Amino acid sequence: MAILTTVILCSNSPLQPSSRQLMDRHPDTLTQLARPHRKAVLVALLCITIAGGILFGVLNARNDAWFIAIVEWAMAGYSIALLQAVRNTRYLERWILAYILPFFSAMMVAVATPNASATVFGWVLLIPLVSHLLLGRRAGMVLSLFFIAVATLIFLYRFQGDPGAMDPRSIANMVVLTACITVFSHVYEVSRERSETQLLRMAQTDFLTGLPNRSRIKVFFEREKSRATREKQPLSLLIIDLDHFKQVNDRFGHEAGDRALVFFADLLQRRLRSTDLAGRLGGEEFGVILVNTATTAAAEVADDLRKALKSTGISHDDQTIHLTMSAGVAELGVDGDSLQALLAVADQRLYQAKNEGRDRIIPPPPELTSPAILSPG
Ligand SMILES: Nc1nc2c(ncn2[C@@H]2O[C@H](COP(=O)(O)OP(=O)(O)OP(=O)(O)O)[C@@H](O)[C@H]2O)c(=O)[nH]1
Repeated sequence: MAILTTVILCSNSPLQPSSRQLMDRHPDTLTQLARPHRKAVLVALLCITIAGGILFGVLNARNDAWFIAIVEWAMAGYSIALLQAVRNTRYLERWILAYILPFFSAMMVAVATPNASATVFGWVLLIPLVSHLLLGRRAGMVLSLFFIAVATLIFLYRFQGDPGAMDPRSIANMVVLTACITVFSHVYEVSRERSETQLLRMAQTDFLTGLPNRSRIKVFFEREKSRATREKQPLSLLIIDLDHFKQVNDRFGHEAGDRALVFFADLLQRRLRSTDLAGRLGGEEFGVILVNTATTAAAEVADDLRKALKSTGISHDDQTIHLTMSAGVAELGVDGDSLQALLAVADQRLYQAKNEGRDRIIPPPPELTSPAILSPG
């Protein structure tokens, strides 16, 4: 049972794919999205277990099946306590296991009881459904297969000499029914998870440019900040703003402005490393997180982007749009420890770049880091 619990808890723990994959399918975020729905299912199951435990306990007590009656009343009492615990918990997954493992174990005790009727095995059909709804597709499948295997062994042991119960048609009915419910529960969970992943991706992506938006930048920053702190590596942030963008809209039209924004987004994606992240903060303002990069190198990356943008014209109808950009640079630990602090400092430097004539990059002042003020050229 301990090994099974470990498998279930591990299947909920974060995976280790590349940073871009992490943005697409952040496991913690998916678990959080599933939480309200899992909590509702758990509360419903607890209420059913309380009512069912009391009722079946009374029925079994009337038939002198005191052992099963006591197990059922105990499950009802335990479920009342769990119902209180899950109301405001931050550890829903633990309470789900605290319910599901004793609940399924009690079910195994019930089917193994010598004088219990064969119809009690019908309850085993609940296992794949409840496991998938409460634990998701992977852990749900592991738990389902384990308890279905145990129930099968109990059935074979109890009814090995009973020709009625061992009739191939009865066995085939049970096997097909159990397989159907297991497969349907699994397919339902897989498609639910896919829809949530897609919704999550849409909610974290800028509609026009396809770049990550602020919310995805924040998730990426928190993850990379933990990594940078752990591995003692630098991390820098750029805020880039296109210069005089209003004039682009005014002169060439809003559609051309949109095309220019998409062009710049493509330029960012082409020129940055796959481990870095470029996102759109809003309007004509972009944020870039450069991993394992200190200020001086970050200012050089920004200046390469500045030169690349300046040297490329964007064709629109018969005309060419020329763009320049200004940027402010900030470094984790040097300018602040939170995304909010780094954005504020980088924004001040961007403002300085605009005031000093635009088309330039402003890194932190030399007393904070090595000198690297990069101006037009
Ligand atoms: N086409 C287009 N324009 C946008 C979009 N978002 C913001 N803008 C425009 O970007 C312009 C930003 O103008 P300002 O904030 O005055 O800045 P600016 O003209 O770039 O001047 P500086 O930043 O001071 O160099 C506004 O005209 C906005 O309408 C968008 O999604 N598409």
